[in-house]
Amino acid sequence: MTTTQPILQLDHLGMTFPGHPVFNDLTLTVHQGDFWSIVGENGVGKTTLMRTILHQLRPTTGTVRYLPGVNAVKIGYVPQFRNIDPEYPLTIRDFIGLNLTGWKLPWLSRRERQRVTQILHETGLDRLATRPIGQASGGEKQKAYLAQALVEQPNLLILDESTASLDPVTKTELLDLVTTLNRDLQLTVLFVTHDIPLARKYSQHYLMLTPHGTEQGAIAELTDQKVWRGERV
Ligand SMILES: Nc1ncnc2c1ncn2[C@@H]1O[C@H](COP(=O)(O)OP(=O)(O)OP(=O)(O)O)[C@@H](O)[C@H]1O
Repeated sequence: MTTTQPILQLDHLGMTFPGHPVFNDLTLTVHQGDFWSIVGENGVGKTTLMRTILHQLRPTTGTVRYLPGVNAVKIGYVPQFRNIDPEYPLTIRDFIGLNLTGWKLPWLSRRERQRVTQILHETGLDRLATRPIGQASGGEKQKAYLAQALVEQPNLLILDESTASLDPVTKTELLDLVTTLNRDLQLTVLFVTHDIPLARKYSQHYLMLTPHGTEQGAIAELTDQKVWRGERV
């Protein structure tokens, strides 16, 4: 049973793009320290939902509320894999530091530099700190995005299929780190994924989007049969 306070409340949320309903009447309460997996077939609306939660999109109906107040919730967002121009001039260290300076480099305080060093270490990027980010591999870039999201010490982390391009060992390392932060610092996690075994291994709750509605519950209730039905009907 969850005993922590709610930090995110979706009430009767609906989103329709012109002529194209995506989700409807979605009500969800996320408590501090929860680890949710958001699952469902391609194009069902998972990223749209995350963008609505981030206030990048306005819902057609319903509300997104942060409790007890928007200022109390700091969100880290790790997007789906995005390539970076090989000529992009920043090193991995500088790229991670961007989130501390409001994207004005290179003026990091000593404390901020220490924080970047710490997160480089935690995400296993120490050795690559001075490599231009444009020359990093896909998985290394993805780790750098995670490090960038974590450097500000968010209390809500949104992972939008951010582990999809990683090899199994790196995937496990990064999700183990997120799990440690979830357990020790009550980091709340929304993990958008197509990887059901990974969802089962790491999260406590699931939200499944289907073309016909949404379903939520304890992760143990997310049976293969349910996934199959959700993705095929
Ligand atoms: N700005 C937009 N305008 C119109 N339609 C959009 C817009 N953004 C997304 N869509 C459509 O909304 C639907 C949901 O897209 P979304 O990216 O949220 O799906 P998803 O579940 O994240 O998919 P995937 O698993 O493939 O990443 C898709 O049909 C998409 O084409």
